[in-house]
Amino acid sequence: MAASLLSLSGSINTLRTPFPLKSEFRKPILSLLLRAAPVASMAYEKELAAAKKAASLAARLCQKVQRALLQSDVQSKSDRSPVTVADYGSQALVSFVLERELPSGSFLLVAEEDSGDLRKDDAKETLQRITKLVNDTISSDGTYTVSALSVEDVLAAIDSGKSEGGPRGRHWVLDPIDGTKGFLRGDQYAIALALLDEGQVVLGVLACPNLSLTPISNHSQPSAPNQVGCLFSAKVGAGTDMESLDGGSSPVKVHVSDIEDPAEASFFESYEAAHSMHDLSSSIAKKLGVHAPPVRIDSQVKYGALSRGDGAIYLRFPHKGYREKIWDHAAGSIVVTEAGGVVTDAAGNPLDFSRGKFLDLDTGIVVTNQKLMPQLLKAVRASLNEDAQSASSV
Ligand SMILES: Nc1ncnc2c1ncn2[C@@H]1O[C@H](COP(=O)(O)O)[C@@H](OP(=O)(O)O)[C@H]1O
Ligand SMILES: [Mg+2]
Ligand SMILES: [Mg+2]
Ligand SMILES: [Mg+2]
Repeated sequence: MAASLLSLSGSINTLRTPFPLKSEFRKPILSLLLRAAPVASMAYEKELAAAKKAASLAARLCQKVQRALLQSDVQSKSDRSPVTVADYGSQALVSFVLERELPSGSFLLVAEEDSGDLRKDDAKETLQRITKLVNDTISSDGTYTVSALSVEDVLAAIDSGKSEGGPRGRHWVLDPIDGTKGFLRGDQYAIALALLDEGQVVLGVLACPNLSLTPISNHSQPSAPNQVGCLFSAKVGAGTDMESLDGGSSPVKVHVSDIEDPAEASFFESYEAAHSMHDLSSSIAKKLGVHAPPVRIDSQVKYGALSRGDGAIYLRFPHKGYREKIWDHAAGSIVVTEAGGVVTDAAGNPLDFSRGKFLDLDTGIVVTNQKLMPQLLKAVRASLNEDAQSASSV
């Protein structure tokens, strides 16, 4: 009940309600609702365990494909086929695991991929490769005693992801590989899975196979191979955990950076300049007084890294006309908010995941801790105004 009324993280001033609340009533009403938090924190436990298992297995499949891609001297890195295989394989596996772990109730999934292209005649070989990968990964896990999935089973599993989302009921939200470009380069990518309940994100999992367990301060910093692979998980009202993806470490609670002085902050942005305007981020960072150069990373790994305080700010300003999808932010946003951070659009509004596949945003996405957010939003507004003025004077 409480979980569906509001996101139980952060301070009372930043809590979101689906109804307008006059400021004088805000504190007493939200305090009452927060007393229901223990109930909320017991909810979704089974779902979270299933999501962690699904994302971990999918990560195993993706790692295998990425290793083969990087070792192969035949396949050029610009060949998109390995990505396709890993994307579909990951989506099929996540849907397979969720349906088996949570057999009761209807299963709705909003996911990035669909099986349209795979059903074409020229995709037969690719489909067989995907089916083999999925079956190999299921049998390597050893917990499911099922006969091998057929190509039809795999197509059906991929197509479970045909829900459109929205404000009613429960919908899983999946990006089977977020950061496709990073995946191809051998860099960062994530398997991002979240659950929406009545339009609110109530849990999220980020499997980050190439992220080191130790903090990153710079994208290019190498880390020892045995320290790589993180799993972030967050549940409404219960905080954010991080553990190693191979299960070799126990979960630890993580928290966003508590930096208050922007001069000490560092900021994340997309590696790909086509995904976010780097010039605009630089101008915002300069206005804020940030000294450190941007840390450019692919995918929702940025949210994961921010949730454990590796950097203090994430700025995302897509070029005009781009519409953000919910699977690119649902898991990442709860991982950050449950770790004490704040995620808003450029106007300071919380992200609304209840409107279907797309996020309706004012201009961009900004993420930071609660102390830095007011200054950050001021700098964002100033830079956007300057940008608009210089565009109109051309
Ligand atoms: N022109 C664009 N502007 C903003 N985001 C874009 C984009 N083109 C693709 N993306 C999204 O950016 C995601 C990667 O985010 P990041 O820039 O943080 O690495 C992609 O996810 P996929 O890789 O799952 O397709 C894709 O959805
Ligand atoms: Mg994505
Ligand atoms: Mg993707
Ligand atoms: Mg994509």
